[in-house]
Amino acid sequence: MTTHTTTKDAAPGTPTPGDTVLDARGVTMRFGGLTAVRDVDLTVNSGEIVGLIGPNGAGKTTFFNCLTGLYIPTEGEVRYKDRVLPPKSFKVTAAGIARTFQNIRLFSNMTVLENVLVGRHTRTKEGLWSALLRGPGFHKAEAKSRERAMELLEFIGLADKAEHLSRNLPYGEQRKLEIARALASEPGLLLLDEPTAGMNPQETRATEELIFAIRDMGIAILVIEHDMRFIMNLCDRVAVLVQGQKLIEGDAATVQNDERVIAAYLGEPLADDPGAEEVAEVEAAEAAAAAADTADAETTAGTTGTTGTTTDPAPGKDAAPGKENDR
Ligand SMILES: Nc1ncnc2c1ncn2[C@@H]1O[C@H](COP(=O)(O)OP(=O)(O)OP(=O)(O)O)[C@@H](O)[C@H]1O
Repeated sequence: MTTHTTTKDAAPGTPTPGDTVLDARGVTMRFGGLTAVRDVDLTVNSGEIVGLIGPNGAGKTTFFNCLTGLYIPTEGEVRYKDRVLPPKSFKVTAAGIARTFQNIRLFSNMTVLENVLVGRHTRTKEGLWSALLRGPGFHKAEAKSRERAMELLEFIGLADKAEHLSRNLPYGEQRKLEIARALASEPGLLLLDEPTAGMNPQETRATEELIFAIRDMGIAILVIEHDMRFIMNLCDRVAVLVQGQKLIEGDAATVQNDERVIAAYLGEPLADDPGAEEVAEVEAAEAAAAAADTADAETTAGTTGTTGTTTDPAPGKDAAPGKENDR
């Protein structure tokens, strides 16, 4: 990889943090009765790497989906560089926000280079007819795209594998390729959803360097991660979501030392087990129903002509509907 910066400090020449790139206000996302994200405000400034953490099911990916047009928030507004974002993901990409997904989404039968070229489509002006007729405009644009795609592959250290099928890359390189594809749309803000998931420590370290280098290119970054060491080392600011709400936001030290964050991650009911509350409710309801059944049976057995107590069934809990189209 041809990256140089390995620290939080931006390289000389990088825009200083200041201008707000992303401004999400009061974002709420409901799925039927479930509020996955509730009234979340978040800004990302130029030159910044911001982390979004929280236990499983806290609403992080849903929030990302609200930022990128995959979901239209039930309430709230998302602005990118002062403009309200259109509610369509390809328009959001064209506006300047790119993302990667939790699960790898490469075109496995396409080459490494072709995968990056796919990411350039929002930046090429050549239309369908031009592509079909393969006129001079098309060839020029194609050559330019290939050149840029190769630059990006050079940047992430995969130039020598440009012609390999993406499915033949090792896992860590596939994740890097996803980042290159996202960069191909020339974003001003890059959203990374668990970029180190499944990586070994060396790959994680390399990803950290890569993200610093992307920041040094002038791209602001918002990253979801579960790896605390990675996120605390990487980010200028960290926001913590718990049960859809922003619990706290601050620098790494502030967040790490916050008791509520410690509780959310280290053994209190929320830690790694956000469904515990629901499980406890269901168990209590089942126990109540069983107790009522026993009482019923005893009443029926012990008395004649007396109607048994009717017990409401366990309070119906709407199962959270399945995830939509980002997984
Ligand atoms: N399309 C959907 N329809 C219904 N419920 C959804 C949908 N997407 C997410 N949810 C629910 O919203 C809540 C938040 O999920 P989300 O995936 O955003 O959490 P997360 O913080 O990204 O979790 P993880 O760290 O496990 O990826 C969960 O209860 C989830 O089941």
